[in-house]
Amino acid sequence: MYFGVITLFPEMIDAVTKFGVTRRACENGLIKVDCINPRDYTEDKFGNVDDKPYGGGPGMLMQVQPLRDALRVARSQAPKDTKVVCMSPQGVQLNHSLVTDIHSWGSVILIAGRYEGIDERVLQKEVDLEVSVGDYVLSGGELPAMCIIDAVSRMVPGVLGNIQNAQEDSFAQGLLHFPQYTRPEEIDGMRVPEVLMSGNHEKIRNWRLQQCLGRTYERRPDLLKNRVLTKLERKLLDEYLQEHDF
Ligand SMILES: NC(=O)c1ccc(N[C@@H]2CC[C@@H](O)C2)nc1
Repeated sequence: MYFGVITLFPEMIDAVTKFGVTRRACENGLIKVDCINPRDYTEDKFGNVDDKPYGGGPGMLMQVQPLRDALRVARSQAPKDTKVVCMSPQGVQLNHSLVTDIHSWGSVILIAGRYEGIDERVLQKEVDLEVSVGDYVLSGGELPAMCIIDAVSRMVPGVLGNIQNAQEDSFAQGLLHFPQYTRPEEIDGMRVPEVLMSGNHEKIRNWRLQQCLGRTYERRPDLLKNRVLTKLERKLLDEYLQEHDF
């Protein structure tokens, strides 16, 4: 998977290329992350990439020319016809389905803006999709871009210990994840649920599915709205709701 990142702060992207499973994925050649800095493509001798907004208003905007030329370089380094995504609060909400789509593209160029935003003509002419990681404003698009790099990289075969992790990821099943425990069996008066130490894999699988369903019902009922429950799932959820006095 190829990621091109247009950013004024390429060092920030070290957070995904120099740590954890994504670092190993870079070292193994499973993913490639290129940073292109618009400041390297400014035409004025002061290296300005921003200017005041027409029509007035607070702050500065990123100008077209440095972004356009940085994108040109990014496209030349990326596979042919790589799509361009701009990180923005005005974008479609990132979710498991969109992460899966971006993974299926095989490559993506991510624009991480700064200041108050970027000139609309860049969006008009260069951007295929605006994507938001949530309804809040950040100082730059780098953190949202790294969310995409991390989430998409986890779908690349070989990046995670075993592919099952990615499939088991909560949203892969459309449900929230079950609670997880590790040693010791008891600490501070809190015990691990007995079923998890029973060695009965069928019971453990059912308990985990029940927890996924119950927690999703309690915390994210919207995720259950369009889900047709199997007979077993319906039974497990009803049991959970009774046990939890719903
Ligand atoms: N919710 C989000 O995904 C998001 C994305 C970008 C962002 N801020 C950048 C800085 C200037 C403009 O390019 C947009 N804030 C929030």
